[in-house]
Amino acid sequence: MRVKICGLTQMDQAIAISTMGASVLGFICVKQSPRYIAPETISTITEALPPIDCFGVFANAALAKIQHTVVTGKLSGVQLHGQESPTFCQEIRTALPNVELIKAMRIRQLQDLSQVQDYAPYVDTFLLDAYHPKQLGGTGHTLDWKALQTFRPEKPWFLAGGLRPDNIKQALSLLSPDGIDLSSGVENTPGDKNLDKVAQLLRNVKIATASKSAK
Ligand SMILES: O=C(O)c1ccccc1N[C@@H]1O[C@H](COP(=O)(O)O)[C@@H](O)[C@H]1O
Repeated sequence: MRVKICGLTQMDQAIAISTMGASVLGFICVKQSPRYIAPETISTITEALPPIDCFGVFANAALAKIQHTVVTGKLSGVQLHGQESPTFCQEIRTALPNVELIKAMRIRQLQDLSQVQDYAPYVDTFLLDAYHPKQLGGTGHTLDWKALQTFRPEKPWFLAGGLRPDNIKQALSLLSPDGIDLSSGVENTPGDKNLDKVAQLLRNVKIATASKSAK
């Protein structure tokens, strides 16, 4: 189970979270977000980290901007969180062949899940987040976990959207994603992570996965 902690803006917190047991860190490259971080600042953080996957999160950004941020920020992955088309994903795949590509799908209704098959040939991983009419992400809104129980994509997938230390056990009792992704559920204010909440989250993930494998 991969655990992605997203929306980092502070180096000391990024270092602490990467040594606590998270497997992926996310940096928000969307200027409208209160968690936005510039490519040069990402670079000062990623250079100081122990080996860990580091993703840039983009929404409807141009290919050149994504390429520049990946190279400058020394990122291992790209998360596309907007309305990027399958063709655009194919272009990213060609331009950045060694970078893991996550396509986030913001799910408004169950039928939205059928889109994943159009993206599957071009992406490595899917991420499901809750739809919000005014915010692209980091909303704190949860998905209907029960309704996702039949979701079986042909690529690995992350569950996101409103996950917190106190609801992660319930989410993982209903679903078996390959990874989970949290932002607002483990922070004090946008971009300021709460390390006690991250520790509690990681403990609860261990408990949830151990109880599943015992069944
Ligand atoms: O966090 C943001 O500000 C953000 C902005 C634009 C696109 C995506 C963003 N974050 C993503 O939102 C989800 C879930 O967040 P939360 O746990 O519900 O707060 C996560 O995938 C982030 O990568």
